[in-house]
Amino acid sequence: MIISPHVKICCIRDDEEARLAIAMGAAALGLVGAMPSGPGVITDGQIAAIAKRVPPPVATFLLTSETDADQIIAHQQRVNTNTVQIVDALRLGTYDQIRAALPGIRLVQVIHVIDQSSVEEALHIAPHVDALLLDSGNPTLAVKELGGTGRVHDWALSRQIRELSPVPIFLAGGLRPDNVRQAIEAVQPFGLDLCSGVRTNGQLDPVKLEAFMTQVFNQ
Ligand SMILES: O=C(O)c1ccccc1NCC(=O)[C@H](O)[C@H](O)COP(=O)(O)O
Repeated sequence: MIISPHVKICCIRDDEEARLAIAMGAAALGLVGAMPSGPGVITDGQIAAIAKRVPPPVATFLLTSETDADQIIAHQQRVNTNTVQIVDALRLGTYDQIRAALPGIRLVQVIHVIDQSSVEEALHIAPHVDALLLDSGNPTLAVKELGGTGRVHDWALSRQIRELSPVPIFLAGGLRPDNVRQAIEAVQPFGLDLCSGVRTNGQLDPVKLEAFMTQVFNQ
C-alpha cells in the first residue's frame, strides 16, 4: 500500500492563498524570499505577516537563496517561520551552526536532481538536515534556476535518493493534477511540493488545487 504524502503548497502570496491551501489539506506552506529567478518571490515583510497568521500544525517554510550560514540565520530571524528551506548549496558555515543559532527550527535542503552525482550530493547532506526536497532546476546557469520551473526531472534518481536517505524527502518539480499519481507511485515520497501546477496566471487556482488534492488523497 502506498501512503498518501503530505502536501506543501509553495509560492504563497497572501493570507487568502494561505487559507485556501490549508482548507484544501496542505500540511505546509512555502514562502519564497529573494531569488535570482522564479515566479514566487514575495518580500520578507509579506513572509513574516503571512507566517504569523498560519495556525499550528501547518508548517511555514521560508525559502532562502542565501548560501552563508550567518545570512541564512539572519533571514529566518527577520521572518520567523518554523522551517527554513535552503534552495542553493551551503557555501560558508555549517548546518550545525544554523541549528545552534535557530533551536527548534527545521532545516530542509533542496537538491536539484540532474544526474547520478545528485544522488551522492543528497546522501552526503541528508544526515545534517531534517528533510531533503528534490527539485528541478539548474544552479550552474549564469542566472541560477533554483526552483519554480514547472518541469519534472528524472524520478528514477529521486526514487534512489528516497530509498537511501535517512531523512524524509519531498518531491518537487512540475507536479500537476494529471501527473501526481504517477509521481507518487514512482518515488513514494514523504511529501510533495508544488508551485506552478496549481496556479492560473500566477494565482492559486481552487479548481486545480482541488483536482490535485483529489489525486493525492482520494485514490
Ligand atoms: O517559485 C519561485 O520563484 C522559486 C524560485 C527559486 C526557488 C524556489 C522557488 N519556488 C518554490 C518551490 O519550492 C517550488 O514549489 C518548487 O520549485 C516546484 O516548483 P514547480 O515546478 O513550479 O511546481
